[in-house]
Amino acid sequence: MQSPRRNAEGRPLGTCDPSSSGSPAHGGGSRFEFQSLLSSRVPGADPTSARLRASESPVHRRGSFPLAGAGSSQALPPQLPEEDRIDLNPSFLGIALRSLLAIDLWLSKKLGVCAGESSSWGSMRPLMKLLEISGHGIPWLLGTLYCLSRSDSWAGREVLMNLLFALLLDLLLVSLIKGLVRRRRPAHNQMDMFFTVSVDKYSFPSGHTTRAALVSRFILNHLVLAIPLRVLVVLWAFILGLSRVMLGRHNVTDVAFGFFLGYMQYSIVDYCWLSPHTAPVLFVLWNQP
Ligand SMILES: CC(C)=CCC/C(C)=C/COP(=O)(O)O
Repeated sequence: MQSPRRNAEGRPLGTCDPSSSGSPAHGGGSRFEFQSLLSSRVPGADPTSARLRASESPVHRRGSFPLAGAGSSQALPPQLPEEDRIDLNPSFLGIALRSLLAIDLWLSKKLGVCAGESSSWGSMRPLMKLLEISGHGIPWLLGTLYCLSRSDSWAGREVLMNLLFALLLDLLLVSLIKGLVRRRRPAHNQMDMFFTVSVDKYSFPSGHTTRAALVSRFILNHLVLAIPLRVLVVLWAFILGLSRVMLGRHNVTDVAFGFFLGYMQYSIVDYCWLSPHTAPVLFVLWNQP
């Protein structure tokens, strides 16, 4: 293992002087880089005044980007290499993401009006849970398998085979992303969902929403439906997504990304469309007595 890099006083970078105000866990060791950025970019700025400005900034006051050592008498170490300074610059993107996250949490809490029986729209909870079942993976998988077993036309079988592929792809991708991102469900959620697997303790992205977007796009492209029914399919997907936030199961961004992912998943399914020509083995196997 590499030994940690040290500052001019021999203290490892990323640790704090006890007199400083930043926490190493929050990047307390970044102060020198930030200060040298200020002093090198603001004309006429000296390190002391740069330190003062940093400690006065609203970012620092909120504590979301602590700049340890502000106001301490600690001597500045020699300038660090360029790449280190760029890494620790409080970027516009970082601040924008933090703000988006704060808005997301605030809005999701506001919209979580069916999160419990005692919530403001608590009486709507049973209806929302019914919608939840309409977008659950189990009924969709079982329903597709049942229809496949009953289908007696090649065209019908082809469409159903692809729907099955789409549902499985969706489960795989959502589990993978949930496992990677590991975002906790909102604190106000009651974990009383019908049949969940281990990754379903995570909320990003909403699996019900990806399925709703995927299935509705699939249906609109492969079933001949009257206009009112087509509108109903789109409404179902939209309300199902909204109901995830109202039930307190998800944050708004989980659902927004869910719509995007489900929409894109359909494009993948369409691109890899299974047919007796492209996947003859599958179709022959399915038709074995
Ligand atoms: C195990 C199977 C076949 C489906 C799980 C369905 C499920 C519980 C998904 C979680 O959805 P949200 O991410 O929208 O809460």
